[in-house]
Amino acid sequence: MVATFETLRDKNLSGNNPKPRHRVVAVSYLNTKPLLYGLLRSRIQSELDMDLAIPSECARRLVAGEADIALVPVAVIPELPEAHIISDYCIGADGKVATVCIYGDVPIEEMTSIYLDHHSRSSVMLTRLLLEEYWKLEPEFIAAEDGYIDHIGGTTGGLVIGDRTIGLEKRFKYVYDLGEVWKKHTGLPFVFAAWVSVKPLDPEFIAAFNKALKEGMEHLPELQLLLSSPHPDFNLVEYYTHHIDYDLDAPKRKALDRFLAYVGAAAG
Ligand SMILES: C=C(O[C@@H]1C=C(C(=O)O)C=C[C@H]1O)C(=O)O
Repeated sequence: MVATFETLRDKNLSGNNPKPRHRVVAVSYLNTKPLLYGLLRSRIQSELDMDLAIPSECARRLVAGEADIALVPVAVIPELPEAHIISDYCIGADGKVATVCIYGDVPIEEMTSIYLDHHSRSSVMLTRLLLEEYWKLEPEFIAAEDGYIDHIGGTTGGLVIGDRTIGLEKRFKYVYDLGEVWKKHTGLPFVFAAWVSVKPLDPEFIAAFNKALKEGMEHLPELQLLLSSPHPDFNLVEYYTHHIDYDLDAPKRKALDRFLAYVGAAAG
C-alpha cells in the first residue's frame, strides 16, 4: 500500500503514544504562527489533534463541543458552560494592532452602515462597544459575507480582521485601528483571543503546552525565515514584535474583564 500523508500522520501521531489526544483548533492567521510553531516542534505535539480555522469557526467548534482546546475569540467565553484560560499567551495588542480596523471612504461620523466581519467574534463586539461608548454613534450594522470587502464604499464602512487587512489601507481613505481606539478609550491593552479549554486539564500538560508556546516565541527569527511577507509594505518582524502583543499579563486580564462585562450585558 502506498503510504499517504494521512496514514503516515496517523501512524506517526498515534504510534507509540498511549496518552489521550486533545482536539485543538487555532486561528489560521499569520499572528498565530509563532504559537503554532512552538506547539508543532514540541514533544506534546503527539498529544494534539491540531487544526486551523478562522476565529469565528474556532469559536463555533469550542461551543459545539467539536474541540477541547481552542485559541478562541474571547467574546465567546461567556457562551461556554465551562472555560479555563490555560495559557499566559494570547493574541493581544497594546495600542495599534494593524490587522483589526474599520475601513471606509468617509470619516466614521459619516458612515451610515458598517459591515461586521464574519471571521470575527471579539472585534465585532469591540466595534459595537467603541461605536456606543467612544464615538457615540449609531450606524446600522450589516452581517458580512465572503466578498463584502468589495462592497465597502460610499457611506458604508467595514470592520476587517486578520490577514485580509494587509494592504487595505491603500484602498480606503479612512482607517480606524481598533487596538489604538480601545487604548484611547480605556488606557488599556486588548485581548482578542486566548487559549481556552472546556474542561480541567492535567497541570503537567498545561505546563508543557505553555513551554511549547514560549519556545515558539523564542524562535521568531527562524520562523521569519520560513514565512514570506504577504505584501511588500507589510513588515512581519514589526507585526510580531510591535503590533501583536502575546503576553496575557495583568493589564490585559483587566481589559478582558472590562470587555467581557460589556459582552455579558449586551447578551442580556
Ligand atoms: C489581532 C487579531 O485578532 C483576531 C481577532 C479575533 C476576533 O475578532 O474575533 C479573533 C482572533 C484573533 O486572531 C487579528 O486576527 O488580526
